[in-house]
Amino acid sequence: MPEARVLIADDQADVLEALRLLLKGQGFLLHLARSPAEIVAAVETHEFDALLMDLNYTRDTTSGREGLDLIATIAAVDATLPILVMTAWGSVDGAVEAIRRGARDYIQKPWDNGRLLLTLRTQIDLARALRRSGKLAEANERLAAGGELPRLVAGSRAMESVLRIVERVAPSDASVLITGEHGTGKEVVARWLHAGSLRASRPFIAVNAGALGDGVFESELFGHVKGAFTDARADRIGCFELADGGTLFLDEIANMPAGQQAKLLRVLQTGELHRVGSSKLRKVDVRALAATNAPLAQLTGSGVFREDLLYRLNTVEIHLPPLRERKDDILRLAQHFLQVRSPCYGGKVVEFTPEAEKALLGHRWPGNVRELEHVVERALLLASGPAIREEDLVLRAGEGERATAIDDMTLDDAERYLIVRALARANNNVSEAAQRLGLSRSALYRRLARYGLEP
Ligand SMILES: Nc1ncnc2c1ncn2[C@@H]1O[C@H](COP(=O)(O)OP(=O)(O)OP(=O)(O)O)[C@@H](O)[C@H]1O
Repeated sequence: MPEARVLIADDQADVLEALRLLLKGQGFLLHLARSPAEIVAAVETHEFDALLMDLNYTRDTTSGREGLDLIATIAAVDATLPILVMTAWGSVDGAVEAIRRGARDYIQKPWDNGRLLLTLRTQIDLARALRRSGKLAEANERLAAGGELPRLVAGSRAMESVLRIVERVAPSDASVLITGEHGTGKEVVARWLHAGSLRASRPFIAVNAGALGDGVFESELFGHVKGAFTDARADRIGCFELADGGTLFLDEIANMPAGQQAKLLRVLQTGELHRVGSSKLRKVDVRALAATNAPLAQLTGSGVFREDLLYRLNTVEIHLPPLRERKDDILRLAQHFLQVRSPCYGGKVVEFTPEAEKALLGHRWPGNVRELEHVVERALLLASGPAIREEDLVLRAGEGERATAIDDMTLDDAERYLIVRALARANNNVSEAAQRLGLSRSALYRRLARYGLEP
């Protein structure tokens, strides 16, 4: 492998020197930059295999804003240059934002030498391969421009590992099974996997594979030719062909009946399909991503889901934790939805009251991020001042939502939920709530303590 040219940038001389010493003996040709202007000048005049840069350049601030803005400038000069950002330990927000804007990975300071070298080498190898195939430019343009890529707000520890896996596996062609409860962001992650892949400039096609009746399954996925059946008045291209060269996202796969599973497996194995009513064999090149909110391992055990199909789909598995297990993200997400949606309601609502924030943090979120999104939207509609109040959130779910909520709950969740409800209906009178629940007062107190609740 030819020597890799690496541009390292930091305005702190000691950091730069430490990096220089570390990388010097490792087969890298180094070029140093001490300011944003020097970075841009270097990128404009030299070709590098990677840029390792600090995010903060104004001594007094730690927002990383200047570094963040720099990413777009660099991408405009050389969209194929892999950018690795260095962030202060714990400021994952900045790293997430940097990645959203097109950085390929991040390193936290103080860094671990081995890990830094590994990350750097991986990105250099990857970028070389990608540059050869000439596709990174397109992928990066999409990432930098944001395109249709939805925001992925993720600052909690629980999501940190998710982001890492997404970054690692996105550029590969591995099939990925994304698991998690409804509304946890499985489709968002699928879109990020696609956007970070060599296929980014090609289509991303999503299909709810678990909701197709036998009558339409084949036609939807594989297409049909005119006259194949009564309603087939014209040729139709199926999802597989639409996604050719790109990514096919198969949602809700656990709901597919056995016959459909067999047909899907065959096409995934061979990369070949027939449109319904045609004998012509067509080849497709599709990366499959699949999602489910059901425990597939159990379903294969009971024979409901084919093990060989699961094996095809889950080369890598990404599990999205429910929102209640990433409480750190609740306010971030709420703020994000507020910012995005407030302009549609006149833009006057800009924040949450402290009580509203407390209520958001205390809610169980059985509908996860989607539920939070809906709650914020509804609150925007109800809010009368510049801040969303607790009562605008209407967190006591309506009948329909309550039914699905119960369906998604564990026994503990349900018990906690019923206790909270009983207390609310009894105006926080413990004796009355206990009576409603068929418990003694002391039994109710024990449960309150167990769930960390206060009457
Ligand atoms: N981390 C996130 N940051 C910002 N928005 C998010 C995030 N996760 C989910 N969302 C938003 O929440 C909504 C639900 O997400 P998505 O459709 O990806 O969930 P899902 O797990 O695929 O749901 P289902 O299982 O019901 O299909 C979408 O509007 C999505 O944009």
